[in-house]
Amino acid sequence: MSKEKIQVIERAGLPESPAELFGAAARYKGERYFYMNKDRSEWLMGLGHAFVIKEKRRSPGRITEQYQALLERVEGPHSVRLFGGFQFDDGDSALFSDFGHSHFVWPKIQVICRGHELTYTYTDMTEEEIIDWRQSAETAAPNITAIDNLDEEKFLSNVRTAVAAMNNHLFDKVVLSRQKKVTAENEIDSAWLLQNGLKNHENSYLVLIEQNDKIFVSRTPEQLVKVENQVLSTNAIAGTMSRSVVHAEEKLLGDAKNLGEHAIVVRSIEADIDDFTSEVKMPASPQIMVNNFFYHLYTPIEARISEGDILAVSHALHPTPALGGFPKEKAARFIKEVEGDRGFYGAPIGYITPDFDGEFIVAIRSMLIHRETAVLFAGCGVVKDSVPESELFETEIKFKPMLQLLGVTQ
Ligand SMILES: C=C(O[C@@H]1C=C(C(=O)O)C=C[C@H]1O)C(=O)O
Repeated sequence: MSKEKIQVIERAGLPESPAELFGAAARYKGERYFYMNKDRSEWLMGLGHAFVIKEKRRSPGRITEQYQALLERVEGPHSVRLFGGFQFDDGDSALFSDFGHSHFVWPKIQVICRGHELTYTYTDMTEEEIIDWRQSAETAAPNITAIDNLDEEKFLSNVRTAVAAMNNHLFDKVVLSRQKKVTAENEIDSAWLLQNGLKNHENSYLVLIEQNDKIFVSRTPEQLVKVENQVLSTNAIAGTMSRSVVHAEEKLLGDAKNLGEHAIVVRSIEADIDDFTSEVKMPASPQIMVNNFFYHLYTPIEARISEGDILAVSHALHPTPALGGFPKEKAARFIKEVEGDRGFYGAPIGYITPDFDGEFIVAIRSMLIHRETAVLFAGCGVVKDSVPESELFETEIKFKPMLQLLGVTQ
């Protein structure tokens, strides 16, 4: 990387609708991202690529080195974050070939909104470019013509194979997934998706990344980890019941299979953060997290971070047994064998501040869009007493957040 200084200009702005702002940045199409937290108290937008830091493998060490080199070139204090993620595994998923396995962006224009306070940051832009980047843009809803299950039978047979392996004590839990393909008549427009997503108050993050003509979207309720002012927060989310079940909350809180799946995740997270933290606090038993379509078992975890930074901790945690399984390596091997590579599905995606604080989410309830088609991902935890048809039903509901985002009402 060259050693030339980078000029950064920060200005306060007036409150604006993020979907309109995103749409008005049509000239940066293919180079935009959006990230909003669960309670909507903060959102982050990137428009245009000033620098892309991309590696062929998952490598937090290489990202740290290159990010530090970039930060040394910036004059004066600033609030530009590095945004991106690491693919789920080191395999080459064809769907995600436009993205690096470590894939991070430093934007030309960053917009951060906290409460009602908006800050615009421009990197290496002239005053004329700063005044002139907006244009009016049309958005249109996708006209969906087909929804196809790509691998229902394969999923059922993978669950059966996993259950047999667990009955032979090969591992304790594995998370298996399947895909749906949605086809539209017209190109699926990310500005429209954002507009539609913001209309609907889901207790989840909303994340969207464009890269060339691909768009990755996630509406996940699951935080992998956040580090801010020496406080680390994370959570276990595992154990699911459809809201259509009568007395679902009560049943879920008393269901041995779901409680067992959940306990595996909590224990694994505790062990993974142990080297980095002290004063770990969490409730003794799981709570209920409410989403639009389901209830989840949920354990919030907080600790003081005494070693490492956001990149080191997220690397140690990923994949938690909420997305991989337990023991981690055995489950990962099984997933690779029966499913192949996941790309950004279930992957850590988020931001790193110039102080190496940050937040990563677990990119579930997600899809990869290429022009008129979207491939949707959904998975669920499988343990030795799993019933394949029930797991199929659970994944069917987990497609709903993405179907809803695409405007499908069923
Ligand atoms: C794997 C997914 O969800 C994960 C699995 C869950 C479960 O098995 O109960 C619950 C939440 C997530 O941790 C997904 O939505 O694709």
